[in-house]
Amino acid sequence: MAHPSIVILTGAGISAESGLGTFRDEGGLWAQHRIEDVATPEAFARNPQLVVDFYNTRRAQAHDATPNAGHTALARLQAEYDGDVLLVTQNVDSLHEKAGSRDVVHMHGQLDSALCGACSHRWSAPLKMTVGEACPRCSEPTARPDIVWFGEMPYHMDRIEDALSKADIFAAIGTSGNVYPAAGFVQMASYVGARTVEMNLDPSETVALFEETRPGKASVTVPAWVE
Ligand SMILES: CC(C)NC(=O)[C@H](Cc1c[nH]c2ccccc12)NC(=O)[C@H](CCCC/N=C(/NCCC(=O)O)S[C@H]1O[C@H](COP(=O)(O)OP(=O)(O)OC[C@H]2O[C@@H](n3cnc4c(N)ncnc43)[C@H](O)[C@@H]2O)[C@@H](O)[C@H]1O)NC(=O)OCc1ccccc1
Repeated sequence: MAHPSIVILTGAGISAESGLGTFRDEGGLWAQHRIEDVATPEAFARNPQLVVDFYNTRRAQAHDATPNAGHTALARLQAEYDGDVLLVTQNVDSLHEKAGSRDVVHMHGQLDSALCGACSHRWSAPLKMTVGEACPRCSEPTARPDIVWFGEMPYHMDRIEDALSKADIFAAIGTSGNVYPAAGFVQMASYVGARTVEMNLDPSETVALFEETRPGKASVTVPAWVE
């Protein structure tokens, strides 16, 4: 019997125990900053310095952070499981990679990457990006954080939707289910008959759509689930 194919979606909750703030929890990122001021293309056009500073701060925090047992367990699952495992993350940090995961699908971009707004060239971002940084390919002063902002199309949607259409198991870890299209993945997986499990500290907005819930800290629930 072929091994069931697994699709995993992670959110800010899996990086919380590594010291990286989540978005919506007490004192989270969105409590300190208005999405409209730092995470939309309009915000970047209006006040690029504010946006670049916001992501420079997060890049520095992520740079100093280390993965926790939740990240490590998923890396081990990818390494040892004989079936297909697709690890999709909404997180822009590189803690999955630091834990040893390969081929992580960053649907909302990465802090470690810079993007040219003119020619879409990508290069590894310096720890501190500057406004008007020149693109190494077209030399236009149009560098921006390689992050998917609200109103922008997430990355790798074709690959994600293809994997969801073949999934036997869908697991969501540390995400509040507030932001789409990611929050809709559980419906897409259920639609093809996949088993669905949510591992979250608090029930998400979409908890009712999951067959199974394993409440608790990701550093505990994920290793137990991978076992
Ligand atoms: C606010 C919301 C209503 N708005 C949207 O969803 C919008 C608009 C929209 C589109 N479709 C819709 C349908 C209905 C309504 C609205 C929409 N979506 C978009 O704009 C998207 C783009 C959205 C991406 C925006 N960028 C991010 N991030 C990068 C930036 C950055 O990082 O700065 S979103 C950002 O917030 C999202 C939510 O965060 P979570 O990761 O879930 O974190 P949160 O803090 O909310 O929750 C943490 C959870 O962890 C738990 N937890 C805490 N500690 C632990 C712990 N220790 N262990 C376990 N769990 C834990 C907590 O209990 C909690 O549940 C993540 O995706 C994250 O990446 N683009 C788009 O739609 O383009 C067009 C399109 C799309 C498809 C096809 C055609 C056209």
